[in-house]
Amino acid sequence: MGDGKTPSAFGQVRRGIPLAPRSGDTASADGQAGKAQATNAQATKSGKTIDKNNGRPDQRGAGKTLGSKRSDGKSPGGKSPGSKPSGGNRPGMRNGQRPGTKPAPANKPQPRRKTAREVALETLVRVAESGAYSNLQLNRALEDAGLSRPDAGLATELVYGTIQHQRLLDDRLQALITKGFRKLDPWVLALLRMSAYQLLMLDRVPPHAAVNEAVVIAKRRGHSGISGMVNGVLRNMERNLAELKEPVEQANPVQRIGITHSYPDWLVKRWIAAYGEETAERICAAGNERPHSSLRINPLKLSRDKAMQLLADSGFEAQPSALAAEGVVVSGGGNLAQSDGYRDGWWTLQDESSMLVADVCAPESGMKVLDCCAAPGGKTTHLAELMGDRGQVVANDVHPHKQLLIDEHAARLGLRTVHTVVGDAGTLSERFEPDSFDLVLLDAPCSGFGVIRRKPEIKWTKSEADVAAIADLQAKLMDEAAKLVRPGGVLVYSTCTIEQEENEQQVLKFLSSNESFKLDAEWPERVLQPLRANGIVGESFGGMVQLLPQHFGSDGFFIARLKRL
Ligand SMILES: C[S@@+](CC[C@H](N)C(=O)[O-])C[C@H]1O[C@@H](n2cnc3c(N)ncnc32)[C@H](O)[C@@H]1O
Repeated sequence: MGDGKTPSAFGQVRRGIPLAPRSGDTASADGQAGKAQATNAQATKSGKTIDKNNGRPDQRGAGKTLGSKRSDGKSPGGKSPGSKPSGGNRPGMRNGQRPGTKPAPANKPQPRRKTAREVALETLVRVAESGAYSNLQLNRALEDAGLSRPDAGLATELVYGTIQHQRLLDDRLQALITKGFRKLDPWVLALLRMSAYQLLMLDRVPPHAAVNEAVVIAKRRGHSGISGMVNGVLRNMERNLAELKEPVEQANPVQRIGITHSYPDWLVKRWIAAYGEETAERICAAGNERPHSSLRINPLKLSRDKAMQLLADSGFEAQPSALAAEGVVVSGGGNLAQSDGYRDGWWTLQDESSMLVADVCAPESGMKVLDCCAAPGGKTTHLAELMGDRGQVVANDVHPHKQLLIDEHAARLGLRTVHTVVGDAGTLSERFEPDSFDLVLLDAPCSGFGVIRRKPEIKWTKSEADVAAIADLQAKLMDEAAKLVRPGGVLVYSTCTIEQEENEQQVLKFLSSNESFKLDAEWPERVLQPLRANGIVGESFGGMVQLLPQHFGSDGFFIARLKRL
């Protein structure tokens, strides 16, 4: 299979765990050291470690206690830096009692705590069945399950990795399941995908742990036929790992890229047409990377240097953003959303590309600014900060329930010039005086393909028709937003997608029917400098930029600045 030259998605050890703290990287091989021992005892006793296809016992598992050897070389129950003790009770607490809870009556059996893999599986099934966003669904599931930090890290890794690599995993599974793959129950399919992800792509999970845990889950959830099938397929995969990990062999570039990096053909085809084969493949690979954590400093409260010092003192690793002047890239240390600095309004969690939008707007103190699609308020608050909280920033969004998010955000940052309003941006000119704003930002609703690293499921839920429909809406909103820009004022249009129909083509179409606007290439030097240095804009810069996820490791974003003549 393959000539060795074709880029392969295999063998990439995922370095970290999105959402969960970095200390979660020390997750035990199976994520549940104590439970895995029980699991193994159960599995070997019931004979389920027998490879049904060959009819021979699994020698690797025999006589060993699964999960007794951790991928980090520590013994189970060993404490990783920054993690809470995984075992042992505090004084006065019963076995299994969680801090802050009443001891259970001695005779009442405690409900079994879910394992990391069970939490991941339930999340995957919910995302597939309800179309819910994986990040929201996972956060909820993690809160409910009360997993340890390492186990929360493993569950997070499994959810994101399985959705990100779904097409490749299906391709490999279908080589082993010749009939009925598409008719599998959603939970069985999700379990097989999640286990295949561990076998094929997670070097730190021993294959026998991945297989045995899957069989235990299948037994708990289904009848013996299902657990037998899961056992058979996964042991077959385990035996043929070397061959199954070989690069995808496909003459057709759309399918080769699509299967290797797990994207639908229609999307790969569009990106090849827009960017060429090589760049399209880089986009696809970058979309499967773990996103950076970054925050935007509130310059009204502290300097970036001071913030980095405070972050370092609290155990975070903080680096200045290469892209955004107020940005800091952060790793380690814990949950930034629960940091004192966040609560006290010193910083806001925001992607670096997203920070560029307000920088391109370059608002001045005292200006009258309109943010047409403002929730949850990331760019609104950035604009107010850049204006020194002097002037007026009107933050409009169509969803009433999101108004509070913007208000809370502004209050947390100590901003008094943000005024929130609710309404359709398609009716702006009915609600505001035409020609009345110095600056109008339209951060438009979009297909979101620039943020695929954070919401991988959109690869599978969005369609080409969705792109066309959202492009139509954007065109209407842009026409409406333009009516409110005063002569000599500025209109900034941005999206977090990389679809040209929603970006460059959208702007060119707008300009062709709005002669009073022209592209404005006079961007602040601090924005242009890193873009130039990295070859993203050149001598002929015309006032629009398309950031791709591989450029700075930040979200894919499009920004255009237009001036009303
Ligand atoms: C890309 S998000 C905006 C993100 C925001 N600018 C920020 O930085 O936090 C697009 C927003 O547009 C809003 N939206 C969608 N359709 C809209 C419409 N017709 N009028 C106004 N807002 C709309 C959505 O509620 C969503 O919050």
